[in-house]
Amino acid sequence: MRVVGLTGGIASGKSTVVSTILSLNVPVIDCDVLARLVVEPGHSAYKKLAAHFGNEIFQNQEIGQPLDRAKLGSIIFTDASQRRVVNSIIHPAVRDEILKRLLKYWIKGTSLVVIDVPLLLEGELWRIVSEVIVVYCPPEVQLARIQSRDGLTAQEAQARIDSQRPLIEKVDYADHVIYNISDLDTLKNSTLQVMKDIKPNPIWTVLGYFPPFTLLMATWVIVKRHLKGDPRKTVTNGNRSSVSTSAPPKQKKV
Ligand SMILES: CC(C)(COP(=O)(O)OP(=O)(O)OC[C@H]1O[C@@H](n2cnc3c(N)ncnc32)[C@H](O)[C@@H]1O)[C@@H](O)C(=O)NCCC(=O)NCCS
Ligand SMILES: Nc1ncnc2c1ncn2[C@@H]1O[C@H](COP(=O)(O)OP(=O)(O)OP(=O)(O)O)[C@@H](O)[C@H]1O
Repeated sequence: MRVVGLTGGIASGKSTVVSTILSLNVPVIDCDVLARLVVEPGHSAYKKLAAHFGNEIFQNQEIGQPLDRAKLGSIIFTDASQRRVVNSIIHPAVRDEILKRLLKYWIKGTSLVVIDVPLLLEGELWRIVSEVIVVYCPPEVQLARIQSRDGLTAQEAQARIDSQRPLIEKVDYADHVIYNISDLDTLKNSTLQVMKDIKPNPIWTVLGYFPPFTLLMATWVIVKRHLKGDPRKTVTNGNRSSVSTSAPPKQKKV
C-alpha cells in the first residue's frame, strides 16, 4: 500500500485538493477531522486539555461541553508555549488514529491512501510516507484566503500563518508540488496530474502482501526519507531566498 502525505500551509488549498483526490475514489485520512474527533468529550485528549486549561476553552465555559474552538484558537495561535502543550496532547492521539486507519486500509487491500496532515513536516509522520505532496501558495494569498474564509482580521490571520513553518521551506521536502496560484480549475488539473504520477503499479501492490517485499518496501520508504534529510532540523536552505513567493518556482518532481 502506498501512503502519500499531503501538506501545505493554512488555507493553501489542501482541502480543495482533497476533494479532487476523493473524486478519484482514493481514500484520504484528514487530520483536521481526526483532531476534532480526539477532543470530543470523554476522549483522553479532552481530559488532558481540561486538566491544563480548566473550563475556559469549553463552550459555556463548562467542562463536559464541546471545545470552544475559537477560544482555543485564539490562545494557541498567539502563544507558542500553549501551542506546544496543545500539540503534545492532541498530536499523539491523532497519530494513533491515523495508524489505526492505515492498518484498516492495508487489511482491505487498498493500493493508495493519502494522509492530509497540515503539520506533516513539523511532526514525525513524514518518516512513514512514501511521497510528500506540498500545496503551495504565496503568504499574501494565504492571508487573503484565511480572512475571507474564516472572517478573521489581517492580524489574526497573520498569527495563524506565523504559527506554522514558512510554506516555502516545505517545498524543499516535497516530491510533488501543487502550485495553487491560479484559479480552481487549474488547481484541479494540477492535482489530477500529480495523482496520475503517483498511481501505484498493481504488481507492487500485490507484492506488498508478501512479507519479504513488505519489509523491503517499508525499508525503502524509511531510507528514502532519511536520505532526503530531517525536515525539522533545517531552518532554511540556500534555495529559499532565490525562490519567488509570487511566482511558482520551476515545477518540481523528484
Ligand atoms: C485550535 C483549533 C481548535 C482551531 O480550530 P478551527 O476549527 O478554527 O481550525 P481547524 O482545526 O480547521 O484548523 C485549520 C488549520 O489551522 C492550522 N492549525 C491547526 N492547529 C495548528 C497548530 N497546532 N499549529 C499550527 N497550525 C495549526 C492547520 O493548517 C489547520 O488545517 C484546532 O485547529 C486545533 O485543535 N488545533 C490543534 C490540533 C492540531 O495541531 N491540528 C492540526 C492537524 S493535526
Ligand atoms: N485556486 C483558488 N482560487 C480561489 N479560491 C481558492 C483557491 N484555492 C483555494 N481557495 C479557497 O481558499 C480557502 C482555503 O482553501 P482550503 O480550505 O482548501 O485550504 P486548506 O489548506 O485546506 O486550509 P486549512 O489549512 O485552513 O484547513 C477556501 O475558501 C477555498 O475555497
